[in-house]
This record gives sequence, structure tokens and C-alpha cells, in this order.
Amino acid sequence: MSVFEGYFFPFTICLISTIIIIRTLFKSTTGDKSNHPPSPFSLPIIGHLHLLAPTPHQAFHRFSKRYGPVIQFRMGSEPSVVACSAETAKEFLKTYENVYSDRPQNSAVVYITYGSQDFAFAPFGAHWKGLKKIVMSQLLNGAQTDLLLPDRRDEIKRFVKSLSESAKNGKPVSLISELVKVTNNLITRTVLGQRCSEKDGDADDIRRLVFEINEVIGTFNLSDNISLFKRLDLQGFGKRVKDIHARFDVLIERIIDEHEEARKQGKQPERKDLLNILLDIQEDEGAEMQLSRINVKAFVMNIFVAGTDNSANTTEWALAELINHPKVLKKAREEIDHVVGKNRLLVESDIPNLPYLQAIMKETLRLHPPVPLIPRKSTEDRIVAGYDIPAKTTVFINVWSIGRDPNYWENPLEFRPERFLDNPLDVRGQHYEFLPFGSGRRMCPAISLGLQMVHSMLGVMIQCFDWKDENLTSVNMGEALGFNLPRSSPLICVPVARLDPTILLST
Ligand code: HEM
Repeated sequence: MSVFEGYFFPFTICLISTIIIIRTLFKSTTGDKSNHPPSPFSLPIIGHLHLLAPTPHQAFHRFSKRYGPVIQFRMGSEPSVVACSAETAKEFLKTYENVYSDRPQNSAVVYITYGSQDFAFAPFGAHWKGLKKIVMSQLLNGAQTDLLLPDRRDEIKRFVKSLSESAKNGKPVSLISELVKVTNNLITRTVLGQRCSEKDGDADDIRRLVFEINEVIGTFNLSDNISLFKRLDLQGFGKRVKDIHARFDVLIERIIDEHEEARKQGKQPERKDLLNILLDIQEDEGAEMQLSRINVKAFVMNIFVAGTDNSANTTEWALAELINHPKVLKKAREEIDHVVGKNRLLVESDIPNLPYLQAIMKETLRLHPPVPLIPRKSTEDRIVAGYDIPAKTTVFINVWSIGRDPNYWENPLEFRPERFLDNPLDVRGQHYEFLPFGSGRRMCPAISLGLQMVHSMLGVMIQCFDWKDENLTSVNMGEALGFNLPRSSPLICVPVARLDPTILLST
């Protein structure tokens, strides 16, 4: 044992106490009269980081019960504020929307998005507004989404076929792997007009990249938040981010080259995919919004990342809830059998006639929103909920906590889809007690597409299979740390076919 180790503990205590005393004295002598939101006791250097286990949204939720709906935290040296009630969410997202429409950016985000030249993390300014117009008028509008219906139908059939094969062989299925395949193939077809080949590894590469990008964006990087470590890459994070970015860039460059080559040869597809629409805009010198090749690459990356895991994770949570609530599963199946019958596969146009299926999805999004903390950043000083919130503060809207607020939800922890049956609450950001897709101008631009995907995937799983495994009496509902609310243990079950797949798949 070195001499230093023997003195380390008392030395640390002395150092911490000195810093606290100096901070307190400094505050009173400088006459800081600001009315900051309440904040739990923080440690020097790391701030509140030690309090955020097991997952930050759960920790914030716990603290809100003691400190109220707006709390201030320090992630290392970075100040942030968390809103845990519908009223305060409304103030941030509606009353002061213009001030809270930026997104916080860590070094991973900046690097991966080619320096914020994308859409999802771009500052709220002319560039973002131009892209938003393109997104809403050409890329994710109703007409474009309808054009892609045959692709979605084909992917859903492939999904049912794959599950049927596992059912035939009595093979356990990792639901999340199957669901990510479906959502990623759907997004790939939407963006590139075709599936990526499973054989040459492109499909796998995209799925791995999406997973890794979500992971680095959602992971806490000490160098970002603790000024002492700014120049050090203690977690090897910088190296990893550069590697992911380089692999994505090689892949997307090749895909764009192939698209450009096909365009040169006049091989325009029958139905334009998102990449062709973006390339049209890029080549049009008279276009209202000029897009660079980097903008195109960054935008495609956004759609891959935002479009894959959110829908897959939501559907996995929904099935886990249904396995734990057999009466709800039975009722959903009766509804589907009544509306769709047993001789054809559920299709998207059935969804408006399946209110109980829709209620199940809403209840899942209430308890398991795939973006539990909506990240925003302030551009100006403002008084919100009576507190001074300075410019450049990161604000998290704790959608997870708001969805469990007993002031709005009776028995909030109970999974009870019936609560949505005669309730006009929708998911489009107008009801601040229920914000699974966010709210305001920065709300998710793909709500319709996202809902079509999750309803179709869950609908066919209910219609075609039994999911209760004999070893599986109740599913663990723990959450793991991650950007999109992953489950702590993946749902693994053996599907049991309840209808004849050959009849269903021939329709
Ligand atoms: C169940 C499915 C989904 C859920 C629950 C969801 C939820 C969200 C949420 C909460 C936000 C942040 C909103 C805010 O700041 O107010 C968001 C943003 C976004 N989502 Fe989704 N999403 C889903 C599916 C999708 C899909 C399928 C796509 C693409 C095809 C997509 C693309 C985006 C994009 C591009 C943004 C950034 C918008 C901006 O910053 O202006 N999402 N989503």
C-alpha cells in the first residue's frame, strides 16, 4: 500500500468540505438572487451523476416526488433542468416553444451528424426549418407513406412467415431481433427503395450501426460533462465514435454512388424512395432549400436511427405486457377475430376498426415511451414555472414520469388499455400528460408511419400466434440503460401458431 493511499480518504473528505464551504460563501457574498429550481445535494466535479442510477428518468421521477415538478441537476459541470409534470411540460414545449426548440449536443452527436448538419439534432434555425418543410411536404407526408404500403405489407408477411417457421420447429425467438429486422427493413425500403441484402452483410451492417449510434448518443461521456476531463478520452469514446462514423460514411457513400449511377442510366424507380427525392433536391439549383451531400448523408442516418429502435422496442414492450395480462390479450384477439376473421392476415386498413388494439398501444406508450426523456436546450434566459432558467440549459421533459403521474392517471402503474377507450387523448402532442411523440414543432415527424408499423406488427403477432410459453408465467418488466428504453432482458418465447399460416400468407 502506498503512503498516498492511506491519506486518500481523509484528504478527499477535506477537499469536498472545503469546496462546499467556498461555494456557499461565494454564493452569499456575490449576492446571487436567482431563483433556481430545487436541487438535491451535489458533489464537486461530478455534480449529481452518482444519483442517476439505475436509469436517469427513474431517478428524476423519484426526486420529483420530493423536490417538485421542476428540478435542477448537474451532470458533471453541465447544468440541466428536468420537467416532471404536464403543466411544466406545457410551459417548456408550448408557452416558450421558441426558446426550447434546440437540442443539446454532446461530442458524439456532433461527430456522428457531420457537425449537426442533419435534421434531428440541427439547431432550431433556417437549416432545420428548410429540412422540416421537405420532410413534411415530400418525405413523410401521407401520400408518400401510402405509396410505401406494399413494401410494409411485404415485410409484415415475411415477419409472419419467419415466426411461423419458428413455431413449426418449436424454436425460441428473440422478439427484439425479429422486430428490429422488420422495422429496419421497412425503413431501408422507405429510404433506399429496396431491402439491403442479408447475404452480403449490408442489412446486418445497418442494424449494427443503428444500434451503436443509439448507444453512443445515449451514453454519458465524462469528457463532455466534466471540464477537468475535457481533453482526455478516458472511456475511449472519441475513438469509438470516429470508428462508427467512418463505417457509416463508407456505407452511405457507396449507396449514394449506386443511386447516382442508376439515375445516370435513366433507371429511375417506379416509386421514388427518400434518397431519390433528396438527390432530386440536391441536384435542383433552383430548389428553395439547397442540400449538400453531407446534409443528405446526415438526414438518411437520422431516419435509419430514429425509425428503427423506437418502433421495435415499443412493440416488444407491448407483447411483454400482453403476456403478463392474458385477459387483455384475449380481448384483443377477440376483437381482431371479429373484425378481420381467421382467413386473412390483418392489414393496415383494419387498424381504424380495432379500437382495443389502438388502446393497447397507447397504454404501452404511456408506461414505456421509447423516448423517456425528451431532450431540448434553451436559447435565452426565461422564467419557467416561477424559476430562473438561464440560456444554454439542457432541459429534459420526463415523459416517462408524466405518464405515471397519479394526478392524471388513476392507478397509474396498472396496465389497463380500457382507460383509453372512451378517452379523446391522442398521441399528437396536444395533451401534455401524454407525450410519447413529443410536442410542438420538434415533435416526431413520423407519427403516422410509426403507429402503422407498431400496430401492424403487434396486430399480426396477436392474430397468428399464442405466446404463452409453459416456462413463462410472468415476464420481467425491468428497464435497461439506453436511449430508447430497452428492456433489461430481451423477450424470448416460442410462438405457437393458432391459425393456418399458408392460408393467411396467401391473402
Ligand atoms: C413508436 C415510434 C416512435 C416514437 C414513439 C417516436 C418518438 C419521438 C420523440 C419523442 C421525438 C422527440 C420529439 C420532441 O422533441 O418533441 C422524436 C423525434 C424524431 N423522430 Fe420519432 N418516434 C417514433 C418513430 C419514428 C420513425 C419511424 C421515424 C422515421 C421514419 C422517426 C423520426 C424522427 C425524427 C427525424 C425526429 C427528430 C425531429 C426533430 O428534431 O425535428 N420517428 N420521435
